[in-house]
Amino acid sequence: MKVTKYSGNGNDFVIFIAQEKADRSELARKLCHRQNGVGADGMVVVLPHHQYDFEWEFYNADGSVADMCGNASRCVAHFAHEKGISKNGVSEFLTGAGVIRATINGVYVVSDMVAPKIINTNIQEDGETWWLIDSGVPHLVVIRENIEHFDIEQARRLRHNYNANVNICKYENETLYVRTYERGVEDETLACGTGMVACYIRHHKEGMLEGQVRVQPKSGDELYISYENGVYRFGGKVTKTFEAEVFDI
Ligand SMILES: N[C@H](CCC[C@H](N)C(=O)O)C(=O)O
Repeated sequence: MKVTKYSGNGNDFVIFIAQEKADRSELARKLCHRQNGVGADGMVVVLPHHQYDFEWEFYNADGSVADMCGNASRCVAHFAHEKGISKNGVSEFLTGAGVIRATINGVYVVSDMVAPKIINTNIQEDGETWWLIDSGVPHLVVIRENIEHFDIEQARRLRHNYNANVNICKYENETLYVRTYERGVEDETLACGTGMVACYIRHHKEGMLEGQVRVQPKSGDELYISYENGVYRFGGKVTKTFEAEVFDI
């Protein structure tokens, strides 16, 4: 089978086209395996759809299904545009969280995110106040003065207790710095789009920022998030790293 590898600022994905929906959890585990497979944080399957350019299946590296993935939405929008599945610089596709509209301008892709749900703004854990925000998938968010150290054991515990991704973040010098422990990868990733958006939303709701903001994930790449006319937009460069024929896996 032919697969295409993309990186969304360090959050990486294996993408391929299929004709039928299926349970591809085992395939995702194999393809995403860093030694025995292609290696990725997630897998995206592009399927035909009668109304939208396509529909997707998204799997985390551990084979679990997730409704949405911000970085994968930007990568798959570029993939679909390159393959002629979508046209005119726009990809509109169906995800588990709803319809995503992404605009492609060279390698810079901007996804219009689904309307978020703020589930809880007063979760007390280890003396800190966390928010639980669903920005397509659930995210715990805490704001800290210093995010140099990321307590992965604490993140893992919270991930399991709340079945959510876990984010620490700070807004400094007009840049939102975000680190994310990702559900389904079960470790910190170099970038997490819905996590960055969830961190933007908490800062925005608390009046700590507004408009278009530069966001920097663990990878150090530069992305931008804005809130315009009731829509959170998430943009950044995508990288098509290679296409390959997968034989035995
Ligand atoms: N691991 C997430 C899905 C991928 C989210 C992330 N890669 C992004 O860019 O939004 C979850 O299971 O909720």
